[in-house]
Amino acid sequence: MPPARSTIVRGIEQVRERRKGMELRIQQLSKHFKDKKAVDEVSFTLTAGVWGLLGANGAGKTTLMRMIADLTAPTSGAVFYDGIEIRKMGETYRNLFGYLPQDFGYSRDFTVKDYLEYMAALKDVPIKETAGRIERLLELLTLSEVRGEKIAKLSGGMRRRVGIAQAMLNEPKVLVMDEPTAGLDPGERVRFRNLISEFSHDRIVLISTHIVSDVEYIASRNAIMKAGRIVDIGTTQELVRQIEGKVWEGAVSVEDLTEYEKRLRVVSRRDEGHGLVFIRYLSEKPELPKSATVPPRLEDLYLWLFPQTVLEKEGN
Ligand SMILES: Nc1ncnc2c1ncn2[C@@H]1O[C@H](COP(=O)(O)OP(=O)(O)OP(=O)(O)O)[C@@H](O)[C@H]1O
Repeated sequence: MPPARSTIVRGIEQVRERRKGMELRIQQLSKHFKDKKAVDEVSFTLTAGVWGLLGANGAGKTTLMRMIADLTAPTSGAVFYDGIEIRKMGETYRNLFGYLPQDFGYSRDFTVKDYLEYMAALKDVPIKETAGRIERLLELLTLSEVRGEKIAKLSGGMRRRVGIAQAMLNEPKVLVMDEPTAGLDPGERVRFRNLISEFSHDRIVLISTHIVSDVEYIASRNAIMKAGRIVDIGTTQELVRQIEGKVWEGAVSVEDLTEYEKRLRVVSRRDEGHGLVFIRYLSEKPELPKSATVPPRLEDLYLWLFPQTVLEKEGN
């Protein structure tokens, strides 16, 4: 027997409800500081999932994120959440939004727990849910043991994790994080990635980072920013296609390494013992005898697009 019409209608409503708000449209967004175009006519649409925002220093990532957070007014253009301009949503947007700035503000006297309680109140988290959410986040971010410590006394990595916790307190539909992994050690990075992967189901998460491998593992899409503009957008596989056949690996002797590093765009090196070092480098053609092309990764593309960059690696 076919399902009753009322069941079908309810099903359609449920699907609509789930999808509602699952789109953040950035439309011709610009921000000028005097004659500096920090963000220059950026347009793209964020949908549910993790998005990586990659770009060299000064590319405009923070300025773009601050406009998405409704903290900086655009010079022109707008951001729409589910079709409504965020600047007109006020409190409603703030309640469904979470933001981790590069430096988050906190009073020096706050303990971790006091601060999170204070932030929960600011974000209108229902009182009866506050304690449970704080406990869960403290545990997920391995902060339980320092809950009574003053934030000012914590290490940089711990402080960053408190920042991540406050951004996630209101279980936001849109979570924007500016360099969330700065200062985290390799183990904390893995935990962060797992946490975000799980959290991003049915939510929009935008992460800017210099550590390309952090987003390579979890981002379903990446937007690459250069001089205020989005120059490329797509899945990692789509993005790296442009450098297929341009990433090589080959062996050099330890004595010649410095010379090759001066001459080639070396992405990474691996000591093989016996006086040999394997180098991974970018080039239109092979530059070493017995070089072979290898499948490109996101960090290869990053170095290709931003040659002046020294890649920051996990654990550095
Ligand atoms: N308040 C401001 N006044 C003047 N110029 C600014 C201001 N904020 C940013 N800029 C300039 O706009 C450009 C983009 O800066 P932004 O901080 O957005 O880049 P970014 O990609 O986040 O860099 P980083 O990775 O170093 O944080 C830079 O040239 C910066 O100097």
